[in-house]
Amino acid sequence: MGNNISQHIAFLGCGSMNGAILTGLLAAGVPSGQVTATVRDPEKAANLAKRHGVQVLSSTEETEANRQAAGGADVVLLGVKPVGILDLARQISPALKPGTVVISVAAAISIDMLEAALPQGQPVIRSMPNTPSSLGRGVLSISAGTHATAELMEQARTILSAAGTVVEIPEDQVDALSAVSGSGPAYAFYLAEAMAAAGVKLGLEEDLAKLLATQTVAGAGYMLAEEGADATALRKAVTSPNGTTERAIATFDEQGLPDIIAAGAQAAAERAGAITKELDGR
Ligand SMILES: NC(=O)C1=CN([C@@H]2O[C@H](COP(=O)(O)OP(=O)(O)OC[C@H]3O[C@@H](n4cnc5c(N)ncnc54)[C@H](OP(=O)(O)O)[C@@H]3O)[C@@H](O)[C@H]2O)C=CC1
Ligand SMILES: O=C(O)[C@@H]1CCC=N1
Repeated sequence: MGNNISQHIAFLGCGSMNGAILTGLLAAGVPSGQVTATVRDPEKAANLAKRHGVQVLSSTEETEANRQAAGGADVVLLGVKPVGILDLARQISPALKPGTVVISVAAAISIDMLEAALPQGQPVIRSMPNTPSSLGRGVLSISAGTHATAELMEQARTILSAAGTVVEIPEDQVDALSAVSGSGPAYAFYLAEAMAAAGVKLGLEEDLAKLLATQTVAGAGYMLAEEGADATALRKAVTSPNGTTERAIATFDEQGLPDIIAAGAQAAAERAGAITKELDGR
């Protein structure tokens, strides 16, 4: 699949998120020669290069590495923390080819903010991915900037599809999507942590409790990943009438767990809005 991708892709900033997309793309068959990455720390650059067999440049504001990688790319994925994204966009601006598509995966950085930091007319796409992209199991949104034509959106869809399911959404839905799928893997891991702690409370050894919780959440995830899977139907298949699971779910409902999850997601979306306000105009 990745062999259909002919563009040269630069990953500027290659930590948890861009690193996951890079891993997913390489696993899908994108040739390593078509990929360049940058990080700041030279040791991390060397380790990433060794692990993935791709060119990884160590970059600081004083070096040319980000500009060099961006200038040689057809598609640039900006993957530094939100606070550094606009400086990075400005840093690479002189080196970008006019047709190069700049995709930002940063939370809270709007298309307007990106376009203002980049050369006039540069195609921009805002994406909100998640870390299961490393396994080709991500969910990655795309939202078009002013100069991202339908053809360029299709190109982005093809590339990002190598890392998972791509959904196109209007930009005003990104914070909500991020609160579900962007942050969502952390919620699932948090559930696994809480289940392990519950097992310990019930008297299990910690290592065993962790194993049970981890494998159970992973196994349930695999079931959900099957074609046509439905979370409600799968839950009901575990829940015998008047049995043990029914008692657990009733307790979750009585104690307001769905509301707690909704409140957490709302807090995530609101935090994205607050970060946008903090960083806009910088
Ligand atoms: N983590 C996630 O699950 C998700 C994250 N995102 C977004 O992804 C972005 C990155 O987050 P995340 O991956 O978690 O962060 P990380 O800290 O894991 O990664 C950031 C990376 O950027 C590098 N970096 C920082 N400044 C520069 C620079 N000037 N030039 C080159 N590389 C640089 C860092 O290198 P070094 O380590 O050497 O300093 C590091 O590799 C954020 O904007 C976030 O909103 C979006 C969706 C999900
Ligand atoms: O926590 C964050 O800000 C990023 C965005 C979505 C997931 N991680």
